[in-house]
Amino acid sequence: MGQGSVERDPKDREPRARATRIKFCGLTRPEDVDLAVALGVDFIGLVFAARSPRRLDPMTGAALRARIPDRIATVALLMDASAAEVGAVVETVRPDLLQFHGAEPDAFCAGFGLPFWKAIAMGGDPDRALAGLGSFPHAAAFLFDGHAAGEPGGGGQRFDWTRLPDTLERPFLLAGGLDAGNVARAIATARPWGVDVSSGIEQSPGLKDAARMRAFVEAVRCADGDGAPRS
Ligand SMILES: O=C(O)c1ccccc1NCC(=O)[C@H](O)[C@H](O)COP(=O)(O)O
Repeated sequence: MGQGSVERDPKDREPRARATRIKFCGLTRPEDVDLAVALGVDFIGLVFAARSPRRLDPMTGAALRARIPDRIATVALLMDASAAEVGAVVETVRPDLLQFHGAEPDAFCAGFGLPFWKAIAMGGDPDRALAGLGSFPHAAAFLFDGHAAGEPGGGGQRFDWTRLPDTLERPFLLAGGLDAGNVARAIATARPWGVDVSSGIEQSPGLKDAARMRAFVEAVRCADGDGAPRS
C-alpha cells in the first residue's frame, strides 16, 4: 500500500485524481474485519494500546490480521509501549504499518523496520501540536486526531479542521469524531489524504456497527464525487 505516494495540494480545488483513503480503526471481531474488507477500505487498524477498550492481545490481533488481504494494509496502533511490546506485536501480528499515539520519539517509532504514522493530538493546543511535526522526520504520514496530548484516541472527539496548515509535505489522515454525517464536510474542509474512524462506526467501544460502517464508506465515496465503491 503506497501510503506516501500522493501529496496533498490544498490550493488545488479541482476534483482529486484519487479517492480519499479510508481507515477503519479499533476492530475486534472477525465479522467486522470481514465487512471492512468487503467494503474495500484501504486500512484496518488494530489497537494494542494499554488503556483501550479495543485492546487486542497479539495472538488475537494475528488471527484478525490473517483475514485481511494484501490489498488492505493492516495498521498496528500503539501508545507508549516498550520496545519489547512493540516488537512482540510486529513479530506476531505482522502489520504493514505502525501508528504511534503516545510520547514515543521519532527514532523509537522508526526502529521496527516498518513505516509508521504519527498521531498528532489536536484537541488541546493545536499550535503546539503542529509545531512538533518537525520532530518526526521519518513519519510516513500524520494522523490528526481530536484528543488532547497524553489522552487516548478513539473517543469521538472532533477538533477544528480549519486549524490544519494549508501545506504539508507529507500525507495526512483526518481523525476524531468522524461519522457518516460529517465526513463529507470534513473532507471538503481539510482535504485529507485519508480519513480514520473508530467510534463513529460503532455500537459500543470495539463493537462495530454494520450499517454505520456501510454508511461511512458511502459518504466518503459520495464526497469524492464518484458515489461508487472502488474496484
Ligand atoms: O481506540 C482506542 O481505544 C485508542 C486508544 C489509545 C490510543 C488511540 C486509540 N484510538 C485511535 C483511533 O482509533 C483513531 O485513530 C482515532 O482516534 C479516531 O477515533 P474516533 O474519534 O473514535 O473516530
